[in-house]
Amino acid sequence: MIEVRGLSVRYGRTLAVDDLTCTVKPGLVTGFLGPNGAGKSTTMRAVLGLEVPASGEALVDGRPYASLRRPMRTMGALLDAGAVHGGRSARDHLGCLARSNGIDRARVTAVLDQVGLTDVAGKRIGGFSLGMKQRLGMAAALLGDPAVLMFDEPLNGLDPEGIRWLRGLLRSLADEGRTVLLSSHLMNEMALTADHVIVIGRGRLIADAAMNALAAHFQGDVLVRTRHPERLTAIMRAHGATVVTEDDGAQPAAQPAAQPAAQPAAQSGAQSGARPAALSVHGLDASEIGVLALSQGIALEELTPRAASLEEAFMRLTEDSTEYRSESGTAQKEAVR
Ligand SMILES: Nc1ncnc2c1ncn2[C@@H]1O[C@H](COP(=O)(O)OP(=O)(O)OP(=O)(O)O)[C@@H](O)[C@H]1O
Repeated sequence: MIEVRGLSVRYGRTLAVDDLTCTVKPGLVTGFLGPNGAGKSTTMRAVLGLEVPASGEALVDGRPYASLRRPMRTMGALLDAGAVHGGRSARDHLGCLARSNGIDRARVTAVLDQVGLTDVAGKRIGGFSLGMKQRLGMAAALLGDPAVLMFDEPLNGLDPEGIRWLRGLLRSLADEGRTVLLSSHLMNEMALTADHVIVIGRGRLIADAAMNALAAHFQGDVLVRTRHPERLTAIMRAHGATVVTEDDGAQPAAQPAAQPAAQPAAQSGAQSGARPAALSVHGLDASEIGVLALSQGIALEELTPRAASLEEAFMRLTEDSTEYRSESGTAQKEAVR
């Protein structure tokens, strides 16, 4: 388990982590999300004792990382895949780590196999791609067979096969009861990988929730297709819905005042020959829309609940806390707090 309690980390005038409290539990893959500069890497560095907090603390299995007697056996971490000696082979690199941490050399062979680097174990790391270096970093983190694992942006540099492989590895590690924390910018990938998410912005906690709960909280809309968009829009709005016409080539829905709700279809602008109009509806669920349409004798040609993607949920959660945002096509850094 990783516990972060009231953690604040300051770089000069920049408060990189601001009174952050969260717990990363065993048996789950936990995604650590946040826009650029949110403080994810700084938090991870603080967990490893590489930053001195201005206040608060970060504990690994109840103790500061620096006080662990055999740290690699308690927690494995990958912060920067490039921070390796390029002149060594993968096997030598892991061998040195194993020797200096009192870890059985047999683990080197085991973790090389686990990350799929056995065939290139004798090659110089300097010739490795970023994806191969990520795998080597994973191997180093796994070397001590630790119960807690933490990876900063491990998906960077992995191809689709590598991403699928990593997803499987993280799942199996969590299923073994380990604590698994990973940061990533790839929100929709995180939706496939993580059971739980911790979202931060400007160093502060924004959300700490099960992935399912986050998706449910940010409910999507319902897509409705009908040849009677005006009447249906009017009745749905009268029941509190927000209705937007989707621009997919069909005619737009008119304002609700344009047609009395109960007019027969023949007199109410029914688009009998045209393609059905597509309406995006918030505020009513699919069954409520179906009942309303039936009560008005309106035929529906499609009624599809659409879940909000994690990407959309993330954008909505963090829209007030992005450090970098695009203005007039230029990425600008906002004033330091
Ligand atoms: N060594 C440093 N010196 C000064 N400021 C720093 C330093 N490291 C990070 N910062 C600042 O601290 C804040 C948090 O940065 P951090 O790298 O932790 O964010 P992040 O969420 O990991 O971002 P990214 O996803 O872009 O890596 C940012 O404002 C960053 O500019």
